[in-house]
Amino acid sequence: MTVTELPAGQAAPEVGGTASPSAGVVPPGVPEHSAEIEITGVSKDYVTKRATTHALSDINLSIRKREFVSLIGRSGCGKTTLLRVMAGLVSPTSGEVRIGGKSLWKGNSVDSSVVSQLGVVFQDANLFPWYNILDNISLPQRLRGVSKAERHARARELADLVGLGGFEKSYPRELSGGMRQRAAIARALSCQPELLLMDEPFGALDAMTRERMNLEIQRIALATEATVVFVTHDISEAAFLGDRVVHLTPRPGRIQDITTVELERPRQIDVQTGREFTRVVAGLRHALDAEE
Ligand SMILES: Nc1ncnc2c1ncn2[C@@H]1O[C@H](COP(=O)(O)OP(=O)(O)OP(=O)(O)O)[C@@H](O)[C@H]1O
Repeated sequence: MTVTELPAGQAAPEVGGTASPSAGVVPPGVPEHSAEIEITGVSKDYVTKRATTHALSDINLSIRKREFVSLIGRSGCGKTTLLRVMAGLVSPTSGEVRIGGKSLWKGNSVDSSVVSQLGVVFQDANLFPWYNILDNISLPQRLRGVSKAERHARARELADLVGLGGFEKSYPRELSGGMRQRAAIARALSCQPELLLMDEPFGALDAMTRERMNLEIQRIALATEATVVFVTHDISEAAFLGDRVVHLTPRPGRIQDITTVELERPRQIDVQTGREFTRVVAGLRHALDAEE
């Protein structure tokens, strides 16, 4: 596999996406090889009457517990497909996804005990308009038969965690886009997932709200100790949030390079004017431009 050359000083790309455990930022106290997610040889073909699309080809990626991994790449490179394969929503044509040491896919069906460790957030908050925020946040627990008192207590904690304290009785139509997205994040966290999968969750928000949400999601990830995989089109967002940034290239979707972001947490917005951030963003931009 060809790997984009990155400017001098840029973290070495991990050839073929075989992410070596030592290449990323390991949070303090986490053993280097405690991999939360192991993706091995994953390919995905979408077959329709008209055509077969090779959406993913031979994806190999190892993600550690509590790591924050950003996925970037041009439109159609397979980011959403990869996230959906990890979420148990799209079955891979070949390869394996292991989460917490257990295989997610058994042929075309998923292991529900593995799926129960996951929380998923999409670009659209997808809240139920006829439920208030408390009921929306606690819906996954309701579906699992958790008592009303218990699930509402947990939903109140989560509403506070995502900055929606005081809005528990509001309905989605009464909230701003950023607030609705916070509610969607709280709902994804309601079953205490070890792994949070986010597909352009802030894509529909204005620039200032998005910046604030970036700080929020970092805070929430640190507070909940969740492992996060975050799809975005935005290079700066990917670099600000990620311990590593995985760059996919299209047709078929492959890992082109992986960049480590050597910035301590919690990161403040002003890291974006610093040397490490500028280096990472310039390297990613160069890699994306080299695709043309
Ligand atoms: N259900 C489907 N059936 C057929 N082809 C599909 C399907 N879903 C995605 N594809 C194709 O697979 C490829 C990867 O799509 P995917 O949505 O994963 O890319 P992406 O990187 O997330 O794109 P974007 O950034 O535009 O959201 C594209 O060529 C797309 O047309």
